[in-house]
Amino acid sequence: MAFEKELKVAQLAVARASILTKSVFAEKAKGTISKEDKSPVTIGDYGAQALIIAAIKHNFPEDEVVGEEEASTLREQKELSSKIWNLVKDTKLSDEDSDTMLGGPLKTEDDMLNAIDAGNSAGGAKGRIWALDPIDGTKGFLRGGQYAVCLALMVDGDVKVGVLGCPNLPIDDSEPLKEDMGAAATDKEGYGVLFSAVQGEGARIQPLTRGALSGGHSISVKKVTDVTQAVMCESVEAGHSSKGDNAEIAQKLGVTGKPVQMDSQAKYGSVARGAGDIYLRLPVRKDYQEKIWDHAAGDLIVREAGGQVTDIHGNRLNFSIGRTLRDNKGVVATPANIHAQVLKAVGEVLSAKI
Ligand SMILES: Nc1ncnc2c1ncn2[C@@H]1O[C@H](COP(=O)(O)OS(=O)(=O)O)[C@@H](OP(=O)(O)O)[C@H]1O
Ligand SMILES: [Mg+2]
Ligand SMILES: [Mg+2]
Ligand SMILES: [Mg+2]
Repeated sequence: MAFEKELKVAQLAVARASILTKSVFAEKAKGTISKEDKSPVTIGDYGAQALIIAAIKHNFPEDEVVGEEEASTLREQKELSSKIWNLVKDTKLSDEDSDTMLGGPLKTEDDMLNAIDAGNSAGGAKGRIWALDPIDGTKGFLRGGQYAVCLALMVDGDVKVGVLGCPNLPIDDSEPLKEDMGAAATDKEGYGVLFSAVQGEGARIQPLTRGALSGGHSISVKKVTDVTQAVMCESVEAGHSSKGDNAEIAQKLGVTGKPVQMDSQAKYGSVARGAGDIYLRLPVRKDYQEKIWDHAAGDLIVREAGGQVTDIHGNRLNFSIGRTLRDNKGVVATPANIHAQVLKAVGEVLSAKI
């Protein structure tokens, strides 16, 4: 199997970081601050980024990482930094061999800050680069909804390995999607999954446990025979995807059900396992460039599960040009057999607006 060690390290690193995010999710005080672009970041985002980058650097010291967060604010705000350090130093997998594979605990607070800052790669088309979103859907995380810990390995700009930890999704693939699964789900028996894919080798799912990872089964998108019965997934945040356009496209396709709103790449995971069918992310602002860490793992997992993922113009997402997807606008992720039909409806609705 290709990328065997990379997959194992990514799965264990995401599982370990998810333990930290779950402990923050359960607390009222999440150490939230506002970034320059006004979006929120919490001690969970910083802690998860530190743990994952430390694990990558321990195993693959030459690899680069494009990570969402950076530590400059923490170097100024000592109190916040020490709160994160208290979480990071004590977070470990219960399976000792697995924890050792990740390099064991981080040694000092300074190591933690340096690990966070090692996510500063510019990305690009050459070499081995990981894309990391330590908490995708931070607003969902704060609201008590869905969120995901997302990690992908790109080689020469092409995604080879993708892993998504979704602590608040049900283990049962056939459980119908609901919007309010979040707060009640964390650490509840039957919740928490880890999606993974390796290019050319399909997509899999397994329970997200506290220790060694084992078991799991392969997943595939649902073959939709009647598009009017498709389940659509969309963002919760109106600022991230146009709900008005989504509704018009649904109407054009004759989709009868209401879209399920959920935060984060849990939407990609849900399409990949056939719990949802259509994920549309429709641009709200002309100037917004999607970030590679918001899509790299989900894109591979859906495609390996038999889905097709493009932008609203039908182009594949291009992860090889830096930290953003500046060549693409929006996302259309569906089972392969209905992609052309959905894309046509997207085109008709959006072109009428220009
Ligand atoms: N204007 C705009 N357009 C599109 N996307 C944006 C925009 N602003 C932010 N973001 C990114 O959205 C990420 C959250 O993804 P989702 O939309 O799937 O979740 S949500 O339902 O909106 O919370 C979120 O990721 P996180 O910051 O990791 O939560 C952002 O990177
Ligand atoms: Mg994100
Ligand atoms: Mg994030
Ligand atoms: Mg963010």
